[in-house]
Amino acid sequence: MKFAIEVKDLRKSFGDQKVLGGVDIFVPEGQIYALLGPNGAGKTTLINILTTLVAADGGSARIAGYDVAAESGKVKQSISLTGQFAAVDEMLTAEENLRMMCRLSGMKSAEAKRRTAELLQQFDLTAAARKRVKTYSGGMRRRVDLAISLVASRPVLFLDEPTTGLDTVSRRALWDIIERLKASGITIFLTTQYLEEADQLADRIGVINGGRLVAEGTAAELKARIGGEVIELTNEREQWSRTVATTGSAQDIGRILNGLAASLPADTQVTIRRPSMDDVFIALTHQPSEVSVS
Ligand SMILES: Nc1ncnc2c1ncn2[C@@H]1O[C@H](COP(=O)(O)OP(=O)(O)OP(=O)(O)O)[C@@H](O)[C@H]1O
Repeated sequence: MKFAIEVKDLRKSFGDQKVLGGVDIFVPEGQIYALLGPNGAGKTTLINILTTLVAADGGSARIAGYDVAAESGKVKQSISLTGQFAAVDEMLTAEENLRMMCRLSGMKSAEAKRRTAELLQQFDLTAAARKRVKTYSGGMRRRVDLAISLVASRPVLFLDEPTTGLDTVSRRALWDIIERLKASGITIFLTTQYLEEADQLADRIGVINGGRLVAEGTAAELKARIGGEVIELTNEREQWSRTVATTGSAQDIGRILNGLAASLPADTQVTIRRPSMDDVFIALTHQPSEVSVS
């Protein structure tokens, strides 16, 4: 199996604050990897190292086979990064922005026109192509950012929290685009605070907390890690809910419910369900409040 991203024992501190404490990640070509973690977990620092913007203190990373420290020029030619390299001029239209970026990247006029039309279509921007970017919604603006970063076709795409701050409809529209990019063969590394996003898009998910990968696997593997069914207790009158992990066996569920029965108000609702990504994240990081389930 060929890896587009290979990260080995990557370490980084800022002063005496350890931000990455030895991270290992391997992403096969053509897959989507989601790095999931709360604010301050080290996600952006990792992306910055992998995209050559920041130097690591120790360990190594290779992108498309090139070492980020020793071959940073080759790495830059192999990647797109959304948000950071994108230079959107709000006074110009999406079409003008894209045409300009195509010309700046060395395309002749006819090719720039063709590539611009292709990107406008790929990112569902054709209808608004001739409106100034400053009139766009957050979701459209994010799509322009993404389109600009993909002017030159590169094999590896980094997306740092691509849908943070977007409403549900715009988020889903961006997910469709990300899935289409994957279908075109691009390897995608994205960071997110949204469990649902990782669940929906990623082939593999790494959960990062305090600069360490606390778990890694497919969504199904991560869910399996916390065991069997979850008992969810909700009391709408008293406005609380809590979940209790079980092994999934009838004995275990029965024992837990028997133990709780005497102490619960009679109008408490009990549901037994498969664990969600949310349960997994809470179990792994003990930081439920910092991550949203969109
Ligand atoms: N250049 C820097 N100098 C000093 N500290 C930094 C620097 N960059 C990041 N940090 C610190 O490193 C920690 C991890 O930050 P990082 O931005 O990587 O986290 P994150 O997981 O991306 O969080 P967020 O979701 O908020 O972007 C934070 O405590 C941050 O304050």
